[in-house]
Amino acid sequence: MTVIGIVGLPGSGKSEAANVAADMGVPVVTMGDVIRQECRDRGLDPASDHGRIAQALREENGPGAIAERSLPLIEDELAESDTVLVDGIRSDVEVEAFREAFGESFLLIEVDAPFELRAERLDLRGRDDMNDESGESLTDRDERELGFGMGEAIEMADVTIENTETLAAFQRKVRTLLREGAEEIER
Ligand SMILES: Nc1ncnc2c1ncn2[C@@H]1O[C@H](COP(=O)(O)OP(=O)(O)OP(=O)(O)O)[C@@H](O)[C@H]1O
Repeated sequence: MTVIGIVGLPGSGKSEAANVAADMGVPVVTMGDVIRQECRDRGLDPASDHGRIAQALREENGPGAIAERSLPLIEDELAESDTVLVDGIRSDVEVEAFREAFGESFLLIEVDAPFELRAERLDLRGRDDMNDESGESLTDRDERELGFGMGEAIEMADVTIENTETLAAFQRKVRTLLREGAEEIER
């Protein structure tokens, strides 16, 4: 059994890493799904209330609340698959929740790219964070994520993948690591 968590600043390549996993047949649990479900349970619209409900969940049930609520989703996938990838980790408290639940079977991967590359790539996909409706710059987004504890989560990573070359090169690195990481843990 291997549970792989992904951390990294906005635009570093976390979703692309998750896509590689999915293409390899590795199920991906998205922590945002927990928040979207909670919005629906409260009769709210995930599109507009996502941020507020994420915050409410953490305030009401503690900073590890979203990680804890994603545990049953991960367990469900582990019943069918030996390896599961978790996307959406935001803080050290969440990393600790996964380490506690899965022990040595939890592998935390950091995806890293410099600010300028991340800014350029986020513009490329038409999600122009420098000029979007919220007016939030990438600097502000970085600060917001770091405020949740992303910096501490990144420091806890077991492995770092640098995403500074082509997308194909990054995808190759992720594929190799998903294979070798799983083997290393199962040894
Ligand atoms: N090596 C690369 N070369 C070119 N484009 C890339 C590369 N890696 C990622 N991208 C593109 O950069 C954008 C950001 O990547 P991705 O969505 O995976 O980041 P993320 O870490 O999930 O970001 P966020 O935190 O904003 O969700 C995407 O459009 C992705 O296709």
